[in-house]
Amino acid sequence: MLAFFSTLTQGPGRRQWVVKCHSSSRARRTSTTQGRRHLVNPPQIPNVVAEGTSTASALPGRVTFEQLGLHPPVAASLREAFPDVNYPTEVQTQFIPAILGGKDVLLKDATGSGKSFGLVLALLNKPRLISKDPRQKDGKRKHITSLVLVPHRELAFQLFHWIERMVNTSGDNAPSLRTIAQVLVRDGKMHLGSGLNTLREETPHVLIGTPQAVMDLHEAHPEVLQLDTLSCVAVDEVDYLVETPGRKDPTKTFKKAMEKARKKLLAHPGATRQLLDVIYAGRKEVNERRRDEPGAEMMKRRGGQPSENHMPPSPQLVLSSATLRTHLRNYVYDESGWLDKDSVVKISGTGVKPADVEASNATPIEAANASTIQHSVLLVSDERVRNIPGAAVAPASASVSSLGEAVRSEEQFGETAYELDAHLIQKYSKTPSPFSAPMMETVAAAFAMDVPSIALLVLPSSSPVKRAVWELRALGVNAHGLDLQDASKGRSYLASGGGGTSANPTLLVSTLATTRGLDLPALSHVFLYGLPDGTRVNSKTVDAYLHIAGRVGRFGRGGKVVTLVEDSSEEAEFWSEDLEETQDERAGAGAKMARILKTIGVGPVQLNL
Ligand SMILES: Nc1ncnc2c1ncn2[C@@H]1O[C@H](COP(=O)(O)OP(=O)(O)OP(=O)(O)O)[C@@H](O)[C@H]1O
Repeated sequence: MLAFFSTLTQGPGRRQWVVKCHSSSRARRTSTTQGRRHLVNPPQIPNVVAEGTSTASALPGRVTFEQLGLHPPVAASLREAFPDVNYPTEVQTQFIPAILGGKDVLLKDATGSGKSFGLVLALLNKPRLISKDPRQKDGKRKHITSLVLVPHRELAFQLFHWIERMVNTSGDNAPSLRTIAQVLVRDGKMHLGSGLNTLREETPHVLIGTPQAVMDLHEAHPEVLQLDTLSCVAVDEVDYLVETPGRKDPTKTFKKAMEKARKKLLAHPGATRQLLDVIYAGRKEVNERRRDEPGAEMMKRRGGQPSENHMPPSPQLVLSSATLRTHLRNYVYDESGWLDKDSVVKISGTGVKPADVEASNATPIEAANASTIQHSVLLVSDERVRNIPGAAVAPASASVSSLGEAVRSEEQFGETAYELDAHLIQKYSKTPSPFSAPMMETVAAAFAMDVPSIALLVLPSSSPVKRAVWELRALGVNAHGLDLQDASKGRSYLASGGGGTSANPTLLVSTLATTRGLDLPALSHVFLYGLPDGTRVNSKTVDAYLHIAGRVGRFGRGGKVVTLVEDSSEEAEFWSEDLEETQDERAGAGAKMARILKTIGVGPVQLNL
């Protein structure tokens, strides 16, 4: 197992990191194969003077980031770049030390509890691995310390921009961002784009990528990635990236179907699974041997270990999501072979606490709105739009119009950032729309009447976003496709807390496939076009809804989630039936949405149009 002990001392004159390395079994292993390798300072995250910015001692009894093991320069940069982040959330106090201690971590907590943010902080803080390499100009070769796998490019850029903000706080002394973090995603369907060239020129401390892009690179240029020298692999939104069939339950009648689904998944593993199988091939072998070995469990209980079956040194593995279903946990723990079971820590948080919100600089409005998310379902037909039967009258306090006023709007959200090609417009005007006109009109109307500043429209996974933007603009909506790549302008500005203006509210458009994990603090509304992920209500659908709803109400803020579904002729008939009937093919989408809300324990609230 990886074991680093690093000591931080104050360098003369100015704050700097000095990391003393006492032992590393991984370093010992690599020393025999690839020249002597040693650990050096974590990358030069800026030296920010913390005086006046730190509130670390303001609230007695609260653990500080430094106490969790963050180096003071990193903590200082954090405070400078994110003045609202003063103290770790409860779940961060648990998982940051576990990650810094080199443990394998299975992490689950509510959306918006700071999992991805805390992960980034922990990874920035890890010591960097450098080996001797006479082929390099300075005789040293830096290695990628941590690989972070995320489901889509927008999330990759969101994590990257968080790091960028911290690096930028050091002004002229800023280290090269490329040595600290890089993004590797596919450009269109085919290419790795400029990411590959940048990666060849400079090795980052943290590489954030989508699984397919990383797999492509590993297959084409394994020497650039060097998977065998990683210290940590983190998979964010793991339940989205590692598909597992539901539980095998012999008492269930659909056992055969489950078994078939299982075999299919195992026969066609996604890119994440393939990558983890490559990286953890050694562990898989040992885990398999241990499983087969008679009496292995008893040996373990007695504190011994079968002589042949020592776990080989491998990077630590961190798996995280707001929704980790039992079948995924069982698969990862018992079947995948990726984990070092002797070192794994399971952390299950309980969401953002009022104390967390209090310790951040939430405005009074945000604090008052804490955790109040309103869920509405609109049934849309050619003739009318109505709220789902049984929806409660919205309480007067449920308005989130005040939330928009709390949003900083230092910069206008530019029109020019997302222009549509003339030839696309020509094409759209000649081809039938894949969207229902009444549904789009309802989105436009609800947006106009209820959104103070910024909302997100989530379309089904394979929907053409540009087409939706074009149609919405024709309805007078200031619509833009979500694109977090460009840090300085456009939509990514929203990710850093900037907002549209109440004079010209913005509707961002994304799909189910590009929404997981996104953090857009200024959002007040999410509109969901159609049922989330499929036509049946099951754990996947419910989880998909939870993740979409989780784009608002983050860190104690309020928000509204409005699902639009087509009104079906049978809808009324089904309302009088038991909700269990929603699994019936004839059940309307409204009844299915009611079931999803019931499953997550919330009641629908009317949205007045
Ligand atoms: N300790 C903290 N104090 C105040 N704000 C924080 C803290 N940690 C994270 N945040 C803020 O909370 C928001 C949510 O963070 P993050 O995206 O990491 O949540 P998450 O748990 O990964 O959510 P999801 O499950 O939806 O991906 C971000 O805006 C982040 O800046």
